[in-house]
Amino acid sequence: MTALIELRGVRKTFGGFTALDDFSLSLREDTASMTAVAGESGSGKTTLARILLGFIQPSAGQVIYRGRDLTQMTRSEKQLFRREVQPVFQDPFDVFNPFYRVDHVLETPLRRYKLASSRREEAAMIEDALSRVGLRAADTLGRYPHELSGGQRQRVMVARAVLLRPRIIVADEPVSMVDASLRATILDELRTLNRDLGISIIYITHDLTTAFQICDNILVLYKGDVTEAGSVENVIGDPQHPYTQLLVSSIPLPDLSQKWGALDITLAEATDFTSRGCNFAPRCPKVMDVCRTKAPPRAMLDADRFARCFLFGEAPVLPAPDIASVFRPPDAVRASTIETRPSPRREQGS
Ligand SMILES: Nc1ncnc2c1ncn2[C@@H]1O[C@H](COP(=O)(O)OP(=O)(O)OP(=O)(O)O)[C@@H](O)[C@H]1O
Repeated sequence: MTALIELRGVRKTFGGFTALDDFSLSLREDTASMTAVAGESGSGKTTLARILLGFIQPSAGQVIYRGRDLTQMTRSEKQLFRREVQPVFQDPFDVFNPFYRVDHVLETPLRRYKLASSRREEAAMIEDALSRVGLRAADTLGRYPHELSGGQRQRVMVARAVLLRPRIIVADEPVSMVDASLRATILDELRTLNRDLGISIIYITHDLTTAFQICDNILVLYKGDVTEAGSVENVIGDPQHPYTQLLVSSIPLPDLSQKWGALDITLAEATDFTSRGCNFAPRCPKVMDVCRTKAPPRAMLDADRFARCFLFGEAPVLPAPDIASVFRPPDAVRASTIETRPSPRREQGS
């Protein structure tokens, strides 16, 4: 397997604080995947996104793109990386210059990377990118950012990313500022881009329901450490790590006849914890003495999932550091969209 991007043993510290630790992940060159990164606030999701995008450098470990370490790249290699790995941020308003029409945000990258040979081709490319995210050029171009809705602005940002023909989009909470009615549509468009244009998507979110609906695989972060990873069916549909169980039990249920929090996770009292032990030990309802003193193993619960926990002492340990070694290849058969995929809480029958 050739990796398109690879994080090897990445750690990021801010002062004495570790935001991401011992993190290894690869995305394949030959398959466009959709991977969710979930976890509560402060778990390290955005730190991971910024490292993937090359915005910040890891304190230890390497980021390798197309076989080249980011820190060793030539100018042209770096330019290719910048074009092929595109961000979509939470609040698109921050990215727009209020004094320019939205055309500017679409034309500038095309010109910077010399992707169009004429103004006519440039216009056609912009029109195509806008239509891929459900916008009509006639309704969008010529307007100022404040004249668009939040959902339209976010779609323009996705169109901008698409224009550059990226291989990877790192979408950090891309719909959290968008009206609920539009969220599903925008996420479905991301999934379509993944399928039709072969773009791998890293979807960073607090929201396990949408992660379940659009992604193939997921990794769950807690205090900078991956607690559980694997296919969304396993990790969200049948969570095994006490932290993932807590997250899944917190998904609000649309059906009022079902009880919220049916998994009955009672948090242990917070206590001091040693950095050598499990990060979740102070909150874990199933904490054991060993959890406070030793780092838990990455226990392989089945072929496509591991949980970093002492509860599964009998299970074999993940043989390689690469988290993606438990990821299920994106399945072309799973052609369902957000509207047709079920809710995760319903699937696990709670
Ligand atoms: N530049 C920085 N300086 C100091 N600490 C930082 C910096 N960036 C992030 N952190 C800390 O690292 C931890 C992880 O932050 P990060 O933004 O990655 O979390 P997150 O999971 O994305 O949270 P949220 O969902 O709230 O955005 C937090 O405790 C945060 O305070």
